Amino acid sequence: MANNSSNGDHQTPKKPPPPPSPLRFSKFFQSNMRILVTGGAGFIGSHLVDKLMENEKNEVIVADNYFTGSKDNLRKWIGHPRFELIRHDVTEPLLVEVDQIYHLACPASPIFYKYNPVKSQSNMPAYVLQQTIKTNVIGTLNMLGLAKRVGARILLTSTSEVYGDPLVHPQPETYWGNVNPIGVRSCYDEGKRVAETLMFDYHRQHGIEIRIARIFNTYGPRMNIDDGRVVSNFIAQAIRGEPLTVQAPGTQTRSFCYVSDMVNGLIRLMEGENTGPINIGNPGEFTMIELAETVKELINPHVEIKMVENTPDDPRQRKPDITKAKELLEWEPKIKLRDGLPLMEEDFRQRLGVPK
Ligand SMILES: NC(=O)c1ccc[n+]([C@@H]2O[C@H](COP(=O)([O-])OP(=O)(O)OC[C@H]3O[C@@H](n4cnc5c(N)ncnc54)[C@H](O)[C@@H]3O)[C@@H](O)[C@H]2O)c1
Ligand SMILES: O=c1ccn([C@@H]2O[C@H](COP(=O)(O)OP(=O)(O)O[C@H]3OC[C@@H](O)[C@H](O)[C@H]3O)[C@@H](O)[C@H]2O)c(=O)[nH]1
Repeated sequence: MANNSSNGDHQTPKKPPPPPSPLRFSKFFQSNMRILVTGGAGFIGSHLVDKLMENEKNEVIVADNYFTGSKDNLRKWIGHPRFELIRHDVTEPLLVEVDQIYHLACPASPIFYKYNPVKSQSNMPAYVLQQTIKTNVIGTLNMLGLAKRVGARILLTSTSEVYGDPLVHPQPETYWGNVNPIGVRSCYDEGKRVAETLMFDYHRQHGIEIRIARIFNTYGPRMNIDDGRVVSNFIAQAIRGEPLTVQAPGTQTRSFCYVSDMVNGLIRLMEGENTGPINIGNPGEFTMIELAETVKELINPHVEIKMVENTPDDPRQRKPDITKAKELLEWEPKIKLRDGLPLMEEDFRQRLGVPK
């Protein structure tokens, strides 16, 4: 319930949650759980849809503007009677009747989220006029408005980037972060921080049932091949026989979670009684040089590792403290990096047309 929050007294809501939609009690009501997944055509979203669709009691609606996602990721569900796909930008209001909302819509790769931080003045087609801050702020407001209107529970996929360039290591949820508010990454990390604020304000003021996941770097099949994120870059480079581009100094660390573990964690959080924020990630921590060496060893021992220039404000270290996820969700990741990379390699080889 909304008042069973995990983060202290200040989160106690003023009001009970709004009543569920009257449609649920209409003669047409079916016992199914109707679930909206925003950003469901993307990498994590499409794996989440696969898992939700396994349960025959679930009806899934995906709303996506296809900025970084693709219908191809959902092709096996298109035409299924329990599945609907809507081309929709979450910066516009959405009127649907649902019981749960997984709100993922937001470009996640730094090259995409820095592409159009506010609003492009160019005459590019609408789908590339990406608006990272608007997606995070107005998009989250719209989805909270929807949750309020229909009495749905809403889960936000926040990010480890809310910790910025962290001075506490590993990062527990109680750490408030070290974020540059005026840097090139701010549209994303400050955007997500505001989205978290909105979630808690709606929870306190309107009694909305909220869940916040702070996701740490996640990898797996279906990542965009030219996504720019480190794991997809290294795997594509190794398969193409190109040098692996380690951005200097290469000693910066990340902790990588395989996507099926992530999806299980998100569903646990949605179904459980804790608002979060809860870190969901794999605590196995690697420097970028170690990651490049592992990819080289597993995928192509002949490729070179090349040091290239980094981008501003790159966090120097990141590793989740997942004590809360273990205790409150009884969740922890199962797939080690060395086991997950080959699963991703298979998918990338198929899409690149380069057999082993
Ligand atoms: N993958 C990670 O490592 C990671 C880490 C932390 C947080 N997250 C969060 O998880 C979520 C999913 O990330 P992902 O890796 O699957 O990214 P992704 O880019 O593959 O997916 C994002 C999806 O959202 C859609 N989208 C973007 N803006 C939209 C808008 N305004 N309206 C409707 N749809 C829109 C895109 O088209 C895409 O399908 C994001 O919210 C991201 O911030 C991801
Ligand atoms: O080719 C590359 C790409 C990236 N890198 C390095 O790899 C590290 C990770 O970079 P990524 O772009 O994959 O991802 P980041 O950790 O910077 O950001 C990610 O964090 C969590 C999520 O919210 C997002 O998915 C994304 O913003 C950085 O230190 C970067 O400098 C390389 O060494 N080589």
